[in-house]
Amino acid sequence: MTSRLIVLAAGGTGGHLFPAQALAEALVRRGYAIHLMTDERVRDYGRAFPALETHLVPAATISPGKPHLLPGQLMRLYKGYQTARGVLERLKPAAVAGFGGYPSFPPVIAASRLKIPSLIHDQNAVMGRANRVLSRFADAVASSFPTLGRLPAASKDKLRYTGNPVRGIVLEKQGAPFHAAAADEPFNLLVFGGSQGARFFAEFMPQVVKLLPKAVLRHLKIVQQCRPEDIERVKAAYGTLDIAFELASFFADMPQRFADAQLIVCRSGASTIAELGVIGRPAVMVPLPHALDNDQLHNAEFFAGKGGGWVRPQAELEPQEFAAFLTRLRYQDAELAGAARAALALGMPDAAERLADLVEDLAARATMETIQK
Ligand SMILES: CC(=O)N[C@H]1[C@@H](OP(=O)(O)OP(=O)(O)OC[C@H]2O[C@@H](n3ccc(=O)[nH]c3=O)[C@H](O)[C@@H]2O)O[C@H](CO)[C@@H](O)[C@@H]1O
Repeated sequence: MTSRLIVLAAGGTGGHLFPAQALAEALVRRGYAIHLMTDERVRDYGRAFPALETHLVPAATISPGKPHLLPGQLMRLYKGYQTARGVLERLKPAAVAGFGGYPSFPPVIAASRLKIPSLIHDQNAVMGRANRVLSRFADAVASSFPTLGRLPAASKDKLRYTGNPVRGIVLEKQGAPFHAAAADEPFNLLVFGGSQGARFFAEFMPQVVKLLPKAVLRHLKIVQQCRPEDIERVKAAYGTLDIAFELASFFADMPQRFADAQLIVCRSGASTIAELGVIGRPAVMVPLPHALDNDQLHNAEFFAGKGGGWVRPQAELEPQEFAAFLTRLRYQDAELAGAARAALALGMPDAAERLADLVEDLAARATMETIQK
């Protein structure tokens, strides 16, 4: 009889934890108990995670440019391996699923050593460093996009396209009807970075908004996520303009904010892209620059390439030009509605179920092999 316990392992930011949470929700519905292995940031982003227990695993991000830090980082990862191995030996889960980030490293390696079936899920269009290494140890590699860049050749046969799972609160807004605002109707602009916010928007957007024509400002409502240290500054800047606005460092009801928006200006982290698709909203994406694998640029190019929005690299942005761009879009109801439709066509609302199927297949296959031995 297969154990009804699954261990999920993920780095502690929203980008890794939210897809893991979505899989956990699907597996709990199928009668499994979930244990989570992650890091301290789970306190911020893991509050709604349906885990029976959360295990903090020592881990370290390997920084290739700083070789002097390597011995300490490897020591920490080894400690993480010992912790993860101890927990897995005790729990004997049916399978382990890793979602990337270095905290998923020790549990997936330990699972492979203990011959517990494992899979890794990559959220981005190009594979992250931790997952590239782990792909050699895991039994399956699940991808969020139809193709997965930088997947090691040796792991190509393990690839399964599942999509990037989104949480239940996102599915509740799946395909929410898009209302293109006429010139005299309220226009909701949502601006946000990733799970941790983006300082760039706090600096750039107030400069843009003050250049917008009065006719646009009159009907504009901006909902903007700002890092805690930026909120007062942005509030003061918007306060001098006659516009409706709402600022917060984290909107817990983000799916509702998506549904209300006519246009979204955002980074292009993987969950952001997945949610834009499931809810179906047009976005102007400003990928996080200087990322090691440039994952956000690839995510955004895929989404924009299918008509869901526009990619605007941060280095090329200039307030006057961006204000003119937003002003033009503001009145292009048909273009915005078309982009909303194209976005929706990219959504994978059943990604969590597909991934849950894969977990169950792996677990069942391992049980069959044990019985046959
Ligand atoms: C800086 C960084 O390392 N970013 C990476 C991180 O993104 P990051 O952790 O920023 O995550 P994503 O963009 O993938 O997701 C952001 C999530 O936060 C939610 N949200 C955001 C703001 C808010 O106020 N409320 C709220 O709920 C969004 O709805 C979404 O679910 O992991 C992603 C997945 O590996 C990568 O693609 C990103 O490159």
